[in-house]
Amino acid sequence: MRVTSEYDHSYRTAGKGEVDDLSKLEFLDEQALINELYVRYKNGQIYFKFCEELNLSLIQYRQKNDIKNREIQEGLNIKNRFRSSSTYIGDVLIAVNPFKQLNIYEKEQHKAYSKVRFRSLLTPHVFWVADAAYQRMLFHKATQCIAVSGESGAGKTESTKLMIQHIIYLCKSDFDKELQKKIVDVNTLLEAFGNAQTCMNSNSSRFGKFVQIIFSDEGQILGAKVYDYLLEKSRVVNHGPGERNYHIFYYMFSGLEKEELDYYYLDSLENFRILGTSAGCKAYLTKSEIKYCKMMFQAQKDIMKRVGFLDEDITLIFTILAAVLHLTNISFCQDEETDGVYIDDEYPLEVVSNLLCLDQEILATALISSSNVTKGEKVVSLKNKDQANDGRDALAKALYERLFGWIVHQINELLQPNSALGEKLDLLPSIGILDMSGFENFSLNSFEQLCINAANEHLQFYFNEHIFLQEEEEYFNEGIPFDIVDFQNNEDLIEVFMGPLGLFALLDEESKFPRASDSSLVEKFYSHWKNSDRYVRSRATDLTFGINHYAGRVIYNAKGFLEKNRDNLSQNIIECLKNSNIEVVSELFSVERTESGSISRSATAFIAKPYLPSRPKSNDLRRQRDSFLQKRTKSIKKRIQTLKTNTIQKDKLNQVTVTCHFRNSLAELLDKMKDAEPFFVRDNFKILAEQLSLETTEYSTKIFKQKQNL
Ligand SMILES: Nc1ncnc2c1ncn2[C@@H]1O[C@H](COP(=O)(O)OP(=O)(O)OP(=O)(O)O)[C@@H](O)[C@H]1O
Repeated sequence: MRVTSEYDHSYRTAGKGEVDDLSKLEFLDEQALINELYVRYKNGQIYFKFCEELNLSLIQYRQKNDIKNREIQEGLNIKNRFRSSSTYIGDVLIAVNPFKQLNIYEKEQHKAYSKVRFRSLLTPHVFWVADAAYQRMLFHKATQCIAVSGESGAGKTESTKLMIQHIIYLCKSDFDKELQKKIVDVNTLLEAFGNAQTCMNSNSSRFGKFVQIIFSDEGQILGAKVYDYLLEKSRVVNHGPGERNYHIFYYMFSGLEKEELDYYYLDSLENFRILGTSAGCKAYLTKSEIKYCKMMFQAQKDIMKRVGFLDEDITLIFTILAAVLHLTNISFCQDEETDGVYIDDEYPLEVVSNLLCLDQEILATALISSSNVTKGEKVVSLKNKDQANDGRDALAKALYERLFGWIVHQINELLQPNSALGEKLDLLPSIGILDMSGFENFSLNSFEQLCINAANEHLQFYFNEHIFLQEEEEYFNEGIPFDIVDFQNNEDLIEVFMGPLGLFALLDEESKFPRASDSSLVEKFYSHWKNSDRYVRSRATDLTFGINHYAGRVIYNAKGFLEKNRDNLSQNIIECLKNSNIEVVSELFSVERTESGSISRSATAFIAKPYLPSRPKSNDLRRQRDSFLQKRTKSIKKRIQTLKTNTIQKDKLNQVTVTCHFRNSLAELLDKMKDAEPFFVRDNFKILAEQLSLETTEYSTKIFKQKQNL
């Protein structure tokens, strides 16, 4: 189904609001559908019947295929039972975000959706998907996977949590109530560290998660494992206007007591670059936000304790978060004498060194210079201001990303099934639920959106493969006559992104050239993909380009692509962190990461228990502030004055890129899903009546775009 922006609202002849069932429309095209909806809205019928609107897709899909008409009726029968915000298309559940609490997730529904034998007797519901996966898992003793997809803000995370709750209900076991509660709780904890406010969703997941619940053959929960993917680490240092950094920072400022704030050298939120107005944030939280964040802070602490984190673990987490805040406050000044930079105000540097137990001089040197070993000789090069800023931000991102990985790792240690099961563990049945960051199209789309949207293309392809291609293959193999279903095959887009000459390969290649620029990258994209219908050359600036995604056209701005991809964490910074006197911090920078860049799944175990040596009190440090200001910088300047500036940083260009980790982690995820029996949940925005009344085509087009993508 397609709606173009050229839709003519004056054309109101096909749908006149005269049919009770949209399938009875004489002409079933977009204009007729919009007219019909418009008339219904005018008649005050639309709000409680918004599911019918979604069923338009269902009808059209089924009309094309004319396979199981009973299922169409199933979808349309909703109004007589629980008022629901979902429907089915074949085996796909379409859930509509109601944006308000509906009482359809109560005990009554948990009970009703247990061991469902005839789906048609009940209203479509996410609980049905959980129940079907659980029943099938018990019956087949095989791994099940529920892929939840949809645009950002469509309700994937909420659907995921509801399904986990229902699966736990279905176990009906007092076997390990504590464990069951922990599995529910860790979602809230991960949201605090991995979710943030964006323009599309105030609680947007900035990472993908695959939660695998592991069962005994009898269906009792034995444990769980969380796989984290593609945390948007760039958000730690930079984010769009009107957006925010990760929730946990705001929770900390609202929830920590005065003396605790002092312990982490924290004062006011506005004083930190990555949270203040300069980062495009509101500089303060409203009273109700403070109240909410305070409550959430306490909730996180309670969950961490319940899940099994030690007090020392919790202190370490806040210590690293505080270090990230102070680190990003370090600024650099151009030094005319050396062509390098010096640190403007050493207070944040001193604080970071104290918090992470680092040698301050070594840290300062690592921040303003980079060192390589060439032919057995150590070559130190001074960084210019941009390089120093990038290096500092790269460290802040690495600290946050590795902390996040460590938290996931700890969660997995605490939720893992009894290790006495040994090798049998891998053979146990499980249900995995995938909740990836949804498709994004902002006013400004950067490298992060390119990665998220490419991942969504893969999920869409996985969906197409199972729903259409495999079904066709089955019909073919069994000799059942069928018409080829016309669906939007996005296989070519997979090639555009991931092929040997795909955008990510080109980006990686360009990242290896020291003289390459974002502009030369876009030229490269163009020269390889100019003949593809999927690639759009934008004339706005030389840094923009467009991709015709399955979900619509997105215009990307390549500014910063190369830098973001190179992930400029120089070797001397890594060495400095490895020498931290806090063993866990040292391990965070020593453990071998997997090919997908993951710390949580690293084969090298974290063995150290957090131990934090005592450190100077915040007031003492502030008192000293004036005396050490500039003092140490001068000594560092002196030391490096004799060194030659060498702007080409070899270690930077040889490093594994973000793209490389991204591709590997996507491959890892798809591999995991490949062997599972899949279910699909498609989340969608709610169709608001007011929005339907818009005379502009914008919102209608958006709704139909979603339906088109169903
Ligand atoms: N079933 C539901 N009932 C009530 N409110 C809901 C429901 N699903 C979603 N919402 C509301 O919509 C908001 C966005 O939902 P959610 O965070 O699940 O979206 P998402 O698809 O996971 O987005 P993203 O891709 O940005 O992470 C929620 O914070 C909540 O306010």
